[in-house]
Amino acid sequence: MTVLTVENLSIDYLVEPPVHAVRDVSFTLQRGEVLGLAGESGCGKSTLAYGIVRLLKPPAAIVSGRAVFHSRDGVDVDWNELGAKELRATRWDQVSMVFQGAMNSLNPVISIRDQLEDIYLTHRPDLGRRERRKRCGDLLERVGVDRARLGAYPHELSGGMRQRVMIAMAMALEPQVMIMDEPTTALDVVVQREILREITRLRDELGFAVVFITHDLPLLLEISDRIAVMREGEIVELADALTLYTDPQHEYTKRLLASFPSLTGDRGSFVRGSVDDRLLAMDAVHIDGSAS
Ligand SMILES: Nc1ncnc2c1ncn2[C@@H]1O[C@H](COP(=O)(O)OP(=O)(O)OP(=O)(O)O)[C@@H](O)[C@H]1O
Repeated sequence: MTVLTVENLSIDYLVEPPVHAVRDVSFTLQRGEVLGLAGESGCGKSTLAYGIVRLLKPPAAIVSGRAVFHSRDGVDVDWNELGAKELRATRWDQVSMVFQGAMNSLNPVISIRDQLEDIYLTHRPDLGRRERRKRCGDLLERVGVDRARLGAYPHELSGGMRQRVMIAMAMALEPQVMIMDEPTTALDVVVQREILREITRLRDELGFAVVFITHDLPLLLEISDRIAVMREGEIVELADALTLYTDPQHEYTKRLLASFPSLTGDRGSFVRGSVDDRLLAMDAVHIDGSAS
């Protein structure tokens, strides 16, 4: 049940000298899976994410390879072959993105309701006004924000709430894949935790797949089904989270794991800090492998 196939994707920045930011990257994403993409700053994670959804701007250029989206009804869509108009029309229906600091891209002079409604007006023009408004409220509640805040303007919401609104927007069209590039990095740890919990809950409820990008490997170990480790533009290791943690194969993965001292304590201390005992317990079971 593959939803996305990335095949031999290479992306350069055509500057002098050229930067080979993504080198021959291949992986598949399964329906409903959380795939973590880890690696240090500058290894090419964001370039890869933008490349997948064809949002790269010059001097970046895809020099080879492709990303193919497999729709539920069995149609394969190679995004490289779509024109700009087709791409705009289908992109957010199939795959949506949440970026670090996305919360700052809300329009400050437009209410949350109008910004959410705008998505439906553009992509679901046949929806009646009442249904549209209902969906906006439902959407907000899904990400843990009271629908009473629909009339608020961005500056009236906290950073965490604004980032939740961005996640709500990314979910509005019920995409099958969400690409999240450091979606919680700008937030404090408690809010970060709450949002991550929300994302995994929504994933369970709605069944979308997630590519979750961060340099924070412990966080990925906590939320991912599989993890790809990226280094200097290449994926050097891809394994399920438990295997990657207990039996890393690549020297770089080993070094990356060793650079997080809290990971080397007793089983269970695997999850940094502790915010939610229930989550800790679940993760301990998960890492133990005793849950299905
Ligand atoms: N506009 C650009 N022109 C030239 N080189 C660029 C440009 N943008 C990024 N790069 C280079 O491409 C490489 C990959 O950058 P990218 O931002 O994708 O990495 P990253 O892993 O997402 O880093 P971070 O976690 O810091 O965002 C880096 O070497 C970076 O310097």
